[in-house]
Amino acid sequence: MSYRAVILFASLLLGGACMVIAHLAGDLEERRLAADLDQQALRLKTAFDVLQIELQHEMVSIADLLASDQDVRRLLAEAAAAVQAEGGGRGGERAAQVRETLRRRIAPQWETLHQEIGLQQIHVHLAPETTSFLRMRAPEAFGDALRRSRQLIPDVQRDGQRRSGFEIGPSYAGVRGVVPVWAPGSESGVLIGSLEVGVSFAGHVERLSGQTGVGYGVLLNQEAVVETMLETYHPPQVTGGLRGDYLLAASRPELADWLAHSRMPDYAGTYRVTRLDWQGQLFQVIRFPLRDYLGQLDAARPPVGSIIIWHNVSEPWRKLKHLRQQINGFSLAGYLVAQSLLLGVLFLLRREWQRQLDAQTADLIQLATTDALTGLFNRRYFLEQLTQQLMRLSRLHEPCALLMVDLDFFKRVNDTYGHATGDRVLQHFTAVARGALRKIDLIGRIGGEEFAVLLPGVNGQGALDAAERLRQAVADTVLKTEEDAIPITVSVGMTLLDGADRGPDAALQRADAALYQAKSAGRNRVGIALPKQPGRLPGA
Ligand SMILES: Nc1nc2c(ncn2[C@@H]2O[C@H](COP(=O)(O)OP(=O)(O)OP(=O)(O)O)[C@@H](O)[C@H]2O)c(=O)[nH]1
Repeated sequence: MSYRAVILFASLLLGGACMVIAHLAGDLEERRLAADLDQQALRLKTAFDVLQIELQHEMVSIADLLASDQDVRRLLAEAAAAVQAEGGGRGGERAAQVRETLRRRIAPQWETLHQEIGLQQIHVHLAPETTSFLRMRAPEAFGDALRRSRQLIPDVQRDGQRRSGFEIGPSYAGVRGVVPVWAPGSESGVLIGSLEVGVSFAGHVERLSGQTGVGYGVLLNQEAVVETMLETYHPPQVTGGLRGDYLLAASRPELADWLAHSRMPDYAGTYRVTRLDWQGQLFQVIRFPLRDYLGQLDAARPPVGSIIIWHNVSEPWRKLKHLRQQINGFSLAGYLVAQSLLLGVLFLLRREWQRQLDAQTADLIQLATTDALTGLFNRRYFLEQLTQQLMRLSRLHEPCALLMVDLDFFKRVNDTYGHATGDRVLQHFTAVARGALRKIDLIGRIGGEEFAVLLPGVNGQGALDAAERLRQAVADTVLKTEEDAIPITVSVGMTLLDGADRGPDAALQRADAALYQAKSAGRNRVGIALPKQPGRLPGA
């Protein structure tokens, strides 16, 4: 894989990792907020449930207070007797007189409770037929049997136990408390009727809304309303269709707007928490079923309506959005820092790899071009250089001399002192030759004890001088070993490169011939073999 591909891959990996981390962190925050809001939703629902229980208790207490009044009990006993004497049902004249007396007797309490706590009704019924005897809210409506529509009343009249719950009645839907009314002097003995007080949710959801700062509303199902309530008393219908809703109470105006604009989230009759975008604000909407008295006794009965609680959650969601942006910003900054570090590390690694590669290449070149014993160029490399020099000569006419150098009687050295000393002699010669020649001169070991030297830019006498200088330098030194001081001499064959030379062999042969001359002439001397061309004489 190329370096660029590695960087691209690593960057993509890093970028991907940063994006995933940012996404996960944002999701985690969102889940946290959603969990907080769910908890809050449950607390708000509980507050409503507690309100309903409190109202139920309150209604039973008020009903108890009224039903324990001796006048009320006496009048109801009279009413029961009158109605019975006058044929039951609505009763007659006597019953009407008792009704009026009873109404006047209860009127002060009714006025006060109606105004102070929003009491909707005080309702007195006769046993055992559950006949309505007096409705304080509508004194003109009486005589109807309540057994069918109002289950609380027959239940209380059946066993004399106090009961409470939400019920939809002909004239209002509310939380009611029903208590038995016993005949005077027959405590828990003869039950003559029952007394009910009830209150609507309206004022109470407003009170609760004021305490908690959230909106509360109560919706009634169309079926439940149409089946039980007199049309005059229907609450406003806010949605159409067969299963339309009637708005019984709402502490804030938004609910009616949402219903009117069909913006309410889907609701399948169970506890549900949803969010609703409305006029640039985000609301959390909690909705759960409203069960009436019978529904509380029997969970299989359909709810009669639903409770809606809502509150504005724009601020926490705005904060979450802001937090997500911050997380993305941090993640981008982290990515850039990590990317820079990665690039830096990769750059350093690459530099180190390159350095090692260069060193290995240099080692390989060294191995391929030099002789291990002397460190001089080997035969192959020297011949390459000689070939190039010939080309340069033919192109640029740059002169060049070639020396062939051979150690004299080297076999004798080997034979006398051993091969290792022979090796040292070869190294010794190398050092002396390097000292005697110029830096640009190229020395190669082309055979066992045979060396060649290229002298670029040198012609005629210069070459001869260099050869002589080399020969003399070798002759002037001895190799000191533990056993002896070994004198060394060399014979040198000198030639000049010639533009007419086809390859290195011709020059080498001339140099060899010159060397042979030197050997033949007694060694430790320089032989010369010039190209056979005019103007190529030594010193020319
Ligand atoms: N120690 C050592 N000896 C080598 C090496 N390469 C070649 N030789 C020896 O060099 C000697 C060359 O001997 P000859 O060719 O007879 O030449 P000479 O003895 O120098 O005689 P002349 O060249 O005629 O003066 C042989 O004994 C080789 O074994 C080497 O790398 N190390």
